[in-house]
Amino acid sequence: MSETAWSTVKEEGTGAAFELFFGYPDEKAFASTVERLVADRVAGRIAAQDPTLWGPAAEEEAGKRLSWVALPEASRPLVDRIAGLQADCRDRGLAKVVLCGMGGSSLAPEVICEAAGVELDVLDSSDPDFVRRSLEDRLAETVVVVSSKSGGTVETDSQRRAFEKAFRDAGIDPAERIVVVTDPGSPLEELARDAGYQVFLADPEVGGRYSALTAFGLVPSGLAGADIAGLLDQAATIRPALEADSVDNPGLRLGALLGAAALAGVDKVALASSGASYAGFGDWAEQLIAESTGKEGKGILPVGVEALDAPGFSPSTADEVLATFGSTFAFGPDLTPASGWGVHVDAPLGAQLLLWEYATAVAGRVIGINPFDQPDVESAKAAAREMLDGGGSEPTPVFVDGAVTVYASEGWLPEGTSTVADAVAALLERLDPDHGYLAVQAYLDRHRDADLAGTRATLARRTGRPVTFGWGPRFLHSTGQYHKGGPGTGVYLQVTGQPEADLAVPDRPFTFQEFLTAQAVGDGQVLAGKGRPVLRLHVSGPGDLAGLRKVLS
Ligand SMILES: O=P(O)(O)OC[C@H]1O[C@H](O)[C@H](O)[C@@H](O)[C@@H]1O
Repeated sequence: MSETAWSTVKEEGTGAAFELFFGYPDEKAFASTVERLVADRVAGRIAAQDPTLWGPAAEEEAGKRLSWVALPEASRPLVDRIAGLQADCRDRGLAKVVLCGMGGSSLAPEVICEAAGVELDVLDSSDPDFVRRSLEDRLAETVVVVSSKSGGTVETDSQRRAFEKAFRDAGIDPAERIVVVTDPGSPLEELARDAGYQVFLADPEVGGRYSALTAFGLVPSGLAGADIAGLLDQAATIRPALEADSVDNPGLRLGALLGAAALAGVDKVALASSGASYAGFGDWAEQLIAESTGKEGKGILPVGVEALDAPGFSPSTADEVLATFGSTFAFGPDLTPASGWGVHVDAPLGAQLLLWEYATAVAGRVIGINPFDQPDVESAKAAAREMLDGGGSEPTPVFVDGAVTVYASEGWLPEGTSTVADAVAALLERLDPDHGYLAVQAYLDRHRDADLAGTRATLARRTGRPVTFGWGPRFLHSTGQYHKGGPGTGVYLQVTGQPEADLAVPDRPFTFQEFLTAQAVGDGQVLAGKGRPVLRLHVSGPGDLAGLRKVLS
């Protein structure tokens, strides 16, 4: 256990007061990283959108990915337009807002609405039961935001098709109910214009995971009733501090801490709320950190945990930075990072969003990667497409144990294994005791099957290693990049199932369940192709999950 020394930076006053605490075992490594960043004028250069900060190979991409720095002001004109649309929806009795979108197109509005205490139905799934429930709940009073930067994400396209059909079947004109957020010139923009949908175009020079303060974050949140002008104010208030080439710059210090820790082998960051009104912030930060840093065999693995006393946080492992966000500084004798590295950020949500974006860009420079691309996400999409086109080979199960059919990648499951319990034990055996992590990936209905997420904590306690839990296909657009592009230290436990009823994707040659299964199999194949151990447990029906939960505890 390393001793932790703490330092703080804080700014009081109106608006976005913030206070950060930085903990490190080795003051020199941290301080010299901060000083070098100040000497290189990194903060001012990010603010000036200098694309050369991440090396020549990243320059082209960075050249069209830095407009997020100016969003607290640049997004102002959206506020009135969104307020107008919200008033119009209210007048028409449209009280329910559904958001169809994945990754950067849904994680920010989800946390913004959580913080504001307003309802937003985030449909970020291809699970047929999940989709159907969203379609069937208060359709008569529903407005749907379809968000996709590229305009080509298959989940979002399928969800849009399902809603268009549901509206038509109910005698409702989809043009009165669908609002589209996309980049200029995307195929979705063209489709939306032809269909007569209201369109919000976002700034194409902002990548998906940095787009919280663009139309992607603001349109669904504002429509649902969140105070988006206030959110922009919070971000605007912290902006000068983030742009200052100073050792007290909170974004520079946070990025330096994450980067210096990773270079010292502490390459995971466990994230927990500590008195935050936006506990789901970890899910947003997870995509930002994992997709930005997890590539070329490097990266920082975000590990979202349930609470400060959750296994993996208390106690923690020697390769984790402990990060808390919210109003309460909770570190002390009862909560100390085993690695010696910790950070606490107390700031309003709008300030948190911009702060972590800066910090992630800074950490990218420290660890030497391009924080703006996601080179390994496409491979899983291609494998899923191949499966759906009939070109991919159907996997053969290794064995069946009761309600569970078991599949495994080659080369690690001992011959003769015949029970789920033994297969899980064999997978956990493969965990490297110093750097390994387990990723549980559940391709199920994250509302109906929410209890399964409890296996994260039980498996973390059982293994004493960092364990992440992700819902498929949601995590594919978030931590999926890190799993495939980051260090090869993970083992993967996929859970798939049978839906209560499948659902056709209108005018496509596949159903939602076929698509969901292709996504799980495709991603598993890509991971296996990289030599990572993958175990897939396919459960016959939702009712059989309870049994599986026991085996996983
Ligand atoms: O907004 P879209 O173009 O539909 O993209 C949604 C998501 O797709 C991919 O998975 C990317 O890796 C993510 O960064 C992105 O947020």
